[in-house]
Amino acid sequence: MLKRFSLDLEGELSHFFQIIKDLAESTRCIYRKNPNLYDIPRTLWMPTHHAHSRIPVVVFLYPQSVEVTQLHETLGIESEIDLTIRKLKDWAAPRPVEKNLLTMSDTVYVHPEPLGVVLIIGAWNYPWAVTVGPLIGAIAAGNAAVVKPSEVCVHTAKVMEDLLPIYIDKELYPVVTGGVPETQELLRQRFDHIFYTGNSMVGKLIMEAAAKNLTPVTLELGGKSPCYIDKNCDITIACRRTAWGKYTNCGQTCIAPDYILCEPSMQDRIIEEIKKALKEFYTDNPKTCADYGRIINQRHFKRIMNMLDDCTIAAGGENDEANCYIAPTVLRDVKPEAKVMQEEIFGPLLPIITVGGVDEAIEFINKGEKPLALYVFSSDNKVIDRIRDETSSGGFVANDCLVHYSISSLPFGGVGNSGMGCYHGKYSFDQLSHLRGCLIKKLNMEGVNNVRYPPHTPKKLSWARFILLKSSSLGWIGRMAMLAILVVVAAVALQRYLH
Ligand SMILES: NC(=O)c1ccc[n+]([C@@H]2O[C@H](COP(=O)([O-])OP(=O)(O)OC[C@H]3O[C@@H](n4cnc5c(N)ncnc54)[C@H](O)[C@@H]3O)[C@@H](O)[C@H]2O)c1
Ligand SMILES: CC(C)=CCC/C(C)=C/CC/C(C)=C/C=O
Repeated sequence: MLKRFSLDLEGELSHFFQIIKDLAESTRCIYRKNPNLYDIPRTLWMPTHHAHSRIPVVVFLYPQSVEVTQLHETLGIESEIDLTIRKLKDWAAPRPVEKNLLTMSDTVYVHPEPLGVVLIIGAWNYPWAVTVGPLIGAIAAGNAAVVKPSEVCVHTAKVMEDLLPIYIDKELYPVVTGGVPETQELLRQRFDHIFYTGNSMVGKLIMEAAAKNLTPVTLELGGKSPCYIDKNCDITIACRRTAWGKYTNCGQTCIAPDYILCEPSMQDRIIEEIKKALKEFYTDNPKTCADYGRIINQRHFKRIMNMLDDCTIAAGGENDEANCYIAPTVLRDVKPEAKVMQEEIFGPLLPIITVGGVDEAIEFINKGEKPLALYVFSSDNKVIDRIRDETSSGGFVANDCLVHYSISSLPFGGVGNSGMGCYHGKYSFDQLSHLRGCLIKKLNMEGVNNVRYPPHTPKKLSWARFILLKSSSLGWIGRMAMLAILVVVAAVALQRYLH
């Protein structure tokens, strides 16, 4: 607590930077030696020793290539750390604010201060991004933090537990591993903030536990993110971008487009274009393609396969339970009542639902919970603006998918059922700080205060009304002139009072 003033936070963040660089380097080394590692279940991590370094590094063996892992996960963390180190002094500095006439000669500012101890509960799908991502903000804001990686990515959790203490202060940033009972035990403790990433159902339990101590929460949840493809757009490009957004990490991405909405006449064309993109990205056999992933475990494999029961497969559908493999799959003419439309898919199934046009698409979207992301492909700005203005979602992207995640100057977070609070860049710093409003007065100019002291009179009230309500429209010069008048009035009042 209050570490910002006593420790070298930039140094702490630089150590952190080193972990991420070592992780990236170790994937490169290992993958070069074992180019077929993609068939090892995702997120198998093993601590080892880098041959050319005294720093213990880890081998992380994804079922997909090193390039995919770095592009989708570690690059984003590197850029967040780099930005935070560069901007921390500015973010942590007092922020002067506008004053009113009564406080014209005072010092008024926002002073960000640490909250205390933050509990960070991560999810498994991008285990480093959603766990150390918030930790970067927690450290920068001067907090201590307890880090609880997801037990579902069992190997990553182990590596995090082994590695983090080597690089950063283990007293201030301990890692606690374990499953639901351990998380529940943590939730019985009192924290100053809880930062949770995961599904909305557990999000409610987190909020309930936090409420007992009035602990504020950030909930980074999920949901069904719609993707409307308008008839007025380049369908080839729209489908390539949508296919990338959907099948990256096998659809196990919080902001993946969950389903497509389009007019009936476009459905066949969209299916053909997505098939073309899939062939280009993952070859004719995605199962042997190093850039296509696997489902995290068999429980999720079964959950996803179950959704196919009442659907028509237009592409893909091949699967292999033993290897947690589900091919990139497109579903046609999906009914809103179908199983696949009842919950977030979080897997490589892409349902197409036909609607009469943009009005019906908006109506459909608004019937559901507010999603984490909303995508629209159109060459018509009016369509883009209408969908943005007549719906609500955590983030909104026109003519692409996922990329808003990579812009640190945008707040990343949900709304309604997809979460509360936001992070990335300065938003992480602010989210995990208390923005303390400060007013520093001097003990002179007491006469100015007469308008607020008893005995209250109509004249004093009309002065107060003018000072507090009207003076803001005077502009800087006007306000300075008013201040001068007030000082004179106050001096006269004070003279009268003293004699
Ligand atoms: N908004 C985002 O940034 C973001 C990022 C990643 C994932 N997600 C969402 O997360 C979901 C997938 O993650 P998940 O929920 O399967 O992850 P998960 O199963 O790893 O659970 C997340 C965390 O919650 C804890 N947990 C689970 N059950 C609990 C309980 N009953 N009580 C207390 N703690 C409990 C786990 O220990 C874990 O650390 C999807 O909905 C996805 O959209 C959101
Ligand atoms: C490579 C670019 C431009 C963006 C990365 C997009 C991506 C894969 C985002 C995933 C973000 C994330 C941690 C989602 C959580 O589920």
